[in-house]
Amino acid sequence: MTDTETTAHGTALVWFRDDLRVRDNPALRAALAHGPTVALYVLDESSPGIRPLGGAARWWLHHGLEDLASSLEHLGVPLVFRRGPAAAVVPEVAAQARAELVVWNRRYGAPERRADTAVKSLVRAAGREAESFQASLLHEPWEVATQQGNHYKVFTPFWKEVSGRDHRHPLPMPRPQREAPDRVPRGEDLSSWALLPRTPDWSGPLARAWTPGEAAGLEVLKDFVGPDTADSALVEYPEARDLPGRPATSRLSPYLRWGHVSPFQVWHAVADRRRAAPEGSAVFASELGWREFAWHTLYHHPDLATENLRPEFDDYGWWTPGDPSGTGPAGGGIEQLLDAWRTGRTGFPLVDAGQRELWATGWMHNRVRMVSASFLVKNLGVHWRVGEEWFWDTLVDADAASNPFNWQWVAGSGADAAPFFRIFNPRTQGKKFDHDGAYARAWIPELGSTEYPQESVDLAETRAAALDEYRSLGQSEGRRRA
Ligand SMILES: Cc1cc2nc3c(=O)[nH]c(=O)nc-3n(C[C@H](O)[C@H](O)[C@H](O)COP(=O)(O)OP(=O)(O)OC[C@H]3O[C@@H](n4cnc5c(N)ncnc54)[C@H](O)[C@@H]3O)c2cc1C
Repeated sequence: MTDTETTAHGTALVWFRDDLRVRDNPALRAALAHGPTVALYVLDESSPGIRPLGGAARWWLHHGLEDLASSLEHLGVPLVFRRGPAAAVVPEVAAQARAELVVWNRRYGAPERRADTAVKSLVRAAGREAESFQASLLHEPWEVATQQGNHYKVFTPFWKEVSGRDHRHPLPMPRPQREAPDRVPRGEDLSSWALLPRTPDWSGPLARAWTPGEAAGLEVLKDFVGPDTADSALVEYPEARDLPGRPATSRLSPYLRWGHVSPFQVWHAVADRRRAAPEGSAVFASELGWREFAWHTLYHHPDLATENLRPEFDDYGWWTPGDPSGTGPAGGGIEQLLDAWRTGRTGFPLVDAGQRELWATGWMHNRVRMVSASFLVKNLGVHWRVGEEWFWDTLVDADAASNPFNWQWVAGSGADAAPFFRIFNPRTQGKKFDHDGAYARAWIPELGSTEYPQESVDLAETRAAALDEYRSLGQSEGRRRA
C-alpha cells in the first residue's frame, strides 16, 4: 500500500509513548493507512511499577509534546492528551473515538510491557483490533541470542552479532490525512499537567541549551554526520569524543530518548558516511550499540535500576542516605560530601564542572559522567542507586535502560562492567581529557580563587579503602562458596 492510500475502514487510534515523531513511525503509518486517525498521549504515573519522570525529563516532555501536536496538526491528525493508568485510559479513548484499530510502538520495560499487554487484551475484548510495532530499537531483545539461546552478557559479541544484520530503512514522512475522524474525544490541556517547573522556574538554561522536538533532532543529526567528506564530525569522533571541552559528540541522546529521532534514522545517516569516515562511523555506530545493549539488558533484567546484576555486590558496604551505620570510605561527613557532589563543590574540577553542566543544561559529557560516577561510587562509597536517581532527576536524556546500565557499569556490578579496580582519578582524567582546563573554567568561574573548595577527600586513601572493601567482598564470596 502506498502512503496516500487508505482502506475504507473506520477510525484508527495511534497511541504515542517514547516515540514523539511523525517520520519513521510505523504505528502512525499503520493508523493512517487504516483510516481517519486520532492520536493519543497518556501521562501515566499510576500504573503499577511505572517510574515517575524526573524534573528535567518533565520539562523536555512538555516541549516535545507541543512539537508533536504541531507536526500532527500538519498531517490533519488531532492529538488528545489524557492522564491516568494506560489500561483504563486507552480503551476508554478508543471507545470514545469509535476506533476500529488501536496501534502503538513497543516499549521494553517490565511495567510498561505489563500495561501494554493489559491494554491489548482490553481493546481486543471490546471488539477492536490492536497491533504493536518495532520502532525504538534496531532489534527486538527476544530476537538476539547466543548460540546456546541465552541473551548476551558481553557487549563485543553482542555488537558483532547485531551490527552485521540488516536494519530496515527509515519510513518516509506520511502524507496529510484526507478524511478527518468523525469523533475526537475530549482531551486535557497540556499545561494542566504542570510538567514545567514553576516555583522556582529553573528551566532557563535548559531552554537555552536545547530545542526539544523532531525537526530539531533531525537537524542535530544532519549537522553531526555532516557532508560525505573529510569535514564530517565523524572523522574526528574516535579521538575527540573523549574531550568534554570540544563539541565532538552528537548530543543526540535526548532526541533518541524521547524518540524524536529513531535509531534507524541514525544508523542509516551514519552508514551513508562510511566512505568518508570509516573508523568514525564504526565507532559512533557502536555507541548506538551500547544503547541497544542497555535496553536488551533491561528487558532481560527488569530490576536493572534497583538490583546489582552481579549479586556478590549486594555485600559491598555502599552508603545510602538514612543509613545510620555507614560513613563510606571517606570517613565522616558523608551527607555533606554527597551534597558537594550534587552541587559541583567537591574540589575536583572535572567532577564539579560536570555536575554543574548537568544542573544547568540537563546533560553531561560521557567521559565526565564516567569520572563523576566513579568518584561518587568508589571514592565517596555512596551506592550507585543514589547517583542513578540524581541523574534520573536532572538529565534531559534520563533513560530507563542507559542510566542504570551505565551506573552499574561504572560501579562494577553490571553487565560487561568496568572492573572494580578501575577507579578513575579525577585529577589525572582532568589533565588527560581537559588538558588546558577550558572545560573546567567554563563551568567553574571561581576556579583558581580562594572561593573554590579544597579537595574534599584524599584520593589515594579513599581509593585504597574502596579496594579493601572490594577485596573483602571477594573473600566473603570465597567463604560462602567453600
Ligand atoms: C553514569 C552514566 C549515566 C548515563 N546515563 C545515560 C542516560 O540516562 N541516557 C543516555 O542516553 N545515556 C546515558 N549515558 C551514556 C552516555 O553518557 C550518553 O548517552 C552520552 O553522553 C550522550 O551524549 P551524545 O548523544 O553526544 O553521545 P554520542 O557520543 O554522540 O553517542 C551517540 C548515541 O549513542 C548512545 N550512547 C553513547 N554512549 C552510550 C552509553 N555508554 N550507553 C548507552 N548509550 C550510549 C546515546 O544514545 C548517544 O546519543 C550514561 C553514562 C554514564 C557513564
